Amino acid sequence: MDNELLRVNGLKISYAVANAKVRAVDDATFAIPRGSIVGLVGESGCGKTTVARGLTRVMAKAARIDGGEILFDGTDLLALNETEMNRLRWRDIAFIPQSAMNSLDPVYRIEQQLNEVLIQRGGMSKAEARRRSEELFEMVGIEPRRLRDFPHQFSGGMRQRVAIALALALNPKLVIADEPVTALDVIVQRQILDTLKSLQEKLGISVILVTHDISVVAYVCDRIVVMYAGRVVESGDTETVLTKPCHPYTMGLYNAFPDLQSSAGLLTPIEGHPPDLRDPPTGCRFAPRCPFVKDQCRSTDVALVDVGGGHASACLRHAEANALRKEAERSETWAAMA
Ligand SMILES: Nc1ncnc2c1ncn2[C@@H]1O[C@H](COP(=O)(O)OP(=O)(O)OP(=O)(O)O)[C@@H](O)[C@H]1O
Repeated sequence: MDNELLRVNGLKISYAVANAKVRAVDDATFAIPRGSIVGLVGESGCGKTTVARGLTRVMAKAARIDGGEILFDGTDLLALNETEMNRLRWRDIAFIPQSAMNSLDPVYRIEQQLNEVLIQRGGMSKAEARRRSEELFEMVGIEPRRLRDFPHQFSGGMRQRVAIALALALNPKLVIADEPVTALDVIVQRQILDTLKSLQEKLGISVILVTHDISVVAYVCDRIVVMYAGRVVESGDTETVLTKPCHPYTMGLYNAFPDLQSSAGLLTPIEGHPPDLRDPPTGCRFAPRCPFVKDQCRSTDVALVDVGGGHASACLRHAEANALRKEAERSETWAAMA
């Protein structure tokens, strides 16, 4: 569709580990509309980073894309050779890795790191790169005189701003930010998210925000894609998904995180752990932790289905979602699974 910048269809990514295969991403399907900020959310180990890196095709050595499509602006990225793919990185798709420290080299001044992208990849002259660097620093709210500083001279929040400036250097259409605010305190988190959101709107770009924290998605994202054990279990516009979740995992996740904007209420954890992806359970992968599980859930592979208005869920009981949601609001419902 025209208003989609990115469409991921049936993406499968695995890691080869000693004598086994970890299917970290299994049949993931979702879309990123143009000019939107989309949260990719789920517990640690559910495959978010693997998807995010898969989109750029910069992956760990042991990782392999086993199937699916990644349609970016109409082009299937999986059909491109490495040279073609490399041309797209930074210019069209920019990736901000998990810790801003990882994207910044501690031994080089920030100016040099920006120059590397602007001059070597962007073909700018030194003077043009200087002007663009100053402009980028102003955009992310840092005084341009600090361009000559080293990464360690910045606070965690400022380093994250530098990482955003670096990602925006060549005007990409899509920025993928992996846990951009995780290590920061709540006030700084909000400031960084506000900056990211206002730049996304001003520049009209799309952002994929990878996070384990559903309150970060609630605060800043237009749409949400919820992953569990390598699969997309729910997706849709943020307000609909968070006020009317159809998948019990989303219901549980929402109970488990404090609101970014108010002081923490009573939090209810989801008992248990995600499954071992070397040997995932048959049927719905959330079934072992789900308070609403039926026998059928353990044996039926549940597909993601549209439940209306672009809201999709992979729960056999989605038609009963209203009643399940009421149950899910009670902490006793989840405590019974302990
Ligand atoms: N380099 C690797 N080699 C083998 N397995 C890996 C590798 N990286 C990740 N995995 C496995 O793939 C699965 C998905 O991991 P991934 O890092 O994508 O999840 P995540 O949701 O991003 O979690 P986190 O927020 O902790 O990074 C996990 O089971 C993880 O152990």
